[in-house]
Amino acid sequence: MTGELSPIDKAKFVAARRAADFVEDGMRVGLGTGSTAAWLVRCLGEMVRDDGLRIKGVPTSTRTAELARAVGIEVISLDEAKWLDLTIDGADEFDGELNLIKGGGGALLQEKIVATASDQMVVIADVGKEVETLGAFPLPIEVIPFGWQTTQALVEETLISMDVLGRNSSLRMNGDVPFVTDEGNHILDLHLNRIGNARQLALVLNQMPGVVENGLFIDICDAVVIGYGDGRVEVRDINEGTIDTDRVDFVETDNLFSDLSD
Ligand SMILES: O=C[C@H](O)[C@H](O)[C@H](O)COP(=O)(O)O
Repeated sequence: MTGELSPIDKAKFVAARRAADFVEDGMRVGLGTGSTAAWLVRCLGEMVRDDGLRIKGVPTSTRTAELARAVGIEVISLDEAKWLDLTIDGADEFDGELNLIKGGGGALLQEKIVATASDQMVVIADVGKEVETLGAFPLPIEVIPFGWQTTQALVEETLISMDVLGRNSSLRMNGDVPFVTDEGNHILDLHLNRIGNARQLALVLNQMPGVVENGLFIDICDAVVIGYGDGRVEVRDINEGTIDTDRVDFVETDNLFSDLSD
C-alpha cells in the first residue's frame, strides 16, 4: 500500500509521523484539518490503539472529528478542553518567520481559534509549502452569507486602495453552489500573488463588516515539521531555527494507509 503513495503524500506522511512525537500522554491536542493533518490523526490513532497513548483531541472540522473518532481518539470540544497543550495542523504556505496561509480546505476559522488556544502550534507540511513571501496561494477569507457580494466589493475596494489587489477575488464553489464552511459561512479566495505586509493585511481584513476571519496566521506557529518525498524531515523552531533533521521510515501498517479519502 505504501508503495502507491506519491512523493508529496510521502512527504506529508513523514512530517505528520515526526510531529506525532511531540504528543505526550495526557495531552489535550488540537487536531488540524486537511490531507496532511489527516495523516497525523491516523498516526495518533495508531499510537492510541497500539501504545496506549491517552489524549483528548479537539478537532478543527467535522471531517477531522469523524476521522479522529474512527481511529479511536477521544474527541472533546474546545469549550470542554478550555486550553490545549498542543495543536498540530497543516498549512497552504509558510514563510521564514513561520507565518502561514491556511484555509485551502475551508477550515481556517476553527483552526485559528484552536491554534490560538494552544500552548504550542506545530505545522506539518511538505517542502513545497515553503515560500519566501506569502501570497502565491490564494488567501481565503471567511465571510457571512448575508450580503457576501457587498462584502466582496468592500474587500476589493479596500485592497485596491492599499495597492494589494486588482479586482481578483472569487467565491469558492462546491460544484454549482457556494462552498459552505462548518460555521455556515462562505469563502472568498483573494488572488494576491504576493503579500508585502501580511500583518497589516490580516488586521485590515478582520475590520471589515461581513468578514469573519482571514487565513493569515501571524505569530501563531511555533515550529514547522517539513517533510520530503524521500523520507527526510526537518524540524524548524521559530526561535532556534532548525533543531532536528531526521529520516522517517514508511511504515507498512495497512490500517494507517487504508483510508486515503481525505
Ligand atoms: O482549511 C484547511 C487547512 O487550513 C489545511 O490545513 C490547509 O489547507 C493544508 O491542507 P493540506 O494539508 O491538505 O495541504
